Amino acid sequence: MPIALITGATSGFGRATAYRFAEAGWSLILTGRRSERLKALESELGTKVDILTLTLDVRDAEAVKAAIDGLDARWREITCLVNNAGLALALEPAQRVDLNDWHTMIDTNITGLVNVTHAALPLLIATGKGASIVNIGSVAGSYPYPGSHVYGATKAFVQQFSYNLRCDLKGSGVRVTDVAPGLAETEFMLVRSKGDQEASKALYDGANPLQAEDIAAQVFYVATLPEHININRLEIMPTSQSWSPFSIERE
Ligand SMILES: NC(=O)C1=CN([C@@H]2O[C@H](COP(=O)(O)OP(=O)(O)OC[C@H]3O[C@@H](n4cnc5c(N)ncnc54)[C@H](OP(=O)(O)O)[C@@H]3O)[C@@H](O)[C@H]2O)C=CC1
Ligand SMILES: O=CCS(=O)(=O)O
Repeated sequence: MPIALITGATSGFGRATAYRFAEAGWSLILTGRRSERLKALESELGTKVDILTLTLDVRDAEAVKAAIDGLDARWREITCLVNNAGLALALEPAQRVDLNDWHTMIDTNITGLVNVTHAALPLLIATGKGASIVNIGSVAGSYPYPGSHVYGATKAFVQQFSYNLRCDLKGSGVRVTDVAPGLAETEFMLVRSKGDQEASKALYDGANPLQAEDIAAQVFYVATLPEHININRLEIMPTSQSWSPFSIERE
């Protein structure tokens, strides 16, 4: 069975993606920082498919490299890397944000994604045709909105890094896709608001947002297309979400 390596599998898109791939019988390497959640996933899915869990902070380049380099032969033929671990922090305008929040987003969404990609690339290239990297970007990487500041900028990086990887991987058979969701109901807003359940509820209430399973289905679709097809970018919004007019400050 093919193997998928999914970062941030303990919640939201990553968790739903683990379920989607397991449904199709894939073997799974699941990572996240919360080991108790990884253990729970292992017992939920381990009866159906082979699971390897790695408790890992993607920001720690050495730990990421050691974990991936240390995979034994059974787990090295990775067919799909889903670079999903990430977060937004802060809802305030740029001028009021704690600098640590900006650093955490950059360290996770950019450095973390780059750490995992760098460590896994040799394995994906060895797998060759049919292999894929699915990077979870965001509509925030393409469209500005107040309070998006560094978060949106990290996701713009994800988009451009995905495109640039495609250039270098030409001829390797490894595909790269930037999957860019819009409003989706996960723990995302709970993390962004630093645990404010009310803020999280208020964002999703009545909006009919995307669900984690909607994105998992798209990730699975992208990764299981015939090997000659590469979707460069897939942008997905709930029907309820669209754009606002330009904002003009008048004298
Ligand atoms: N929900 C949304 O509206 C959208 C989300 N996205 C993106 O989707 C991705 C998944 O988010 P979503 O499922 O919504 O949010 P969740 O908060 O539900 O899940 C985030 C996942 O990322 C993991 N994670 C965060 N930081 C780290 C870290 N330093 N090292 C390892 N794992 C980490 C978390 O695991 P743990 O805490 O156990 O480490 C968790 O499993 C993110 O990249 C996010 O930016 C994109 C567009 C829309
Ligand atoms: O990445 C998350 C989607 S949004 O909240 O920025 O629209």
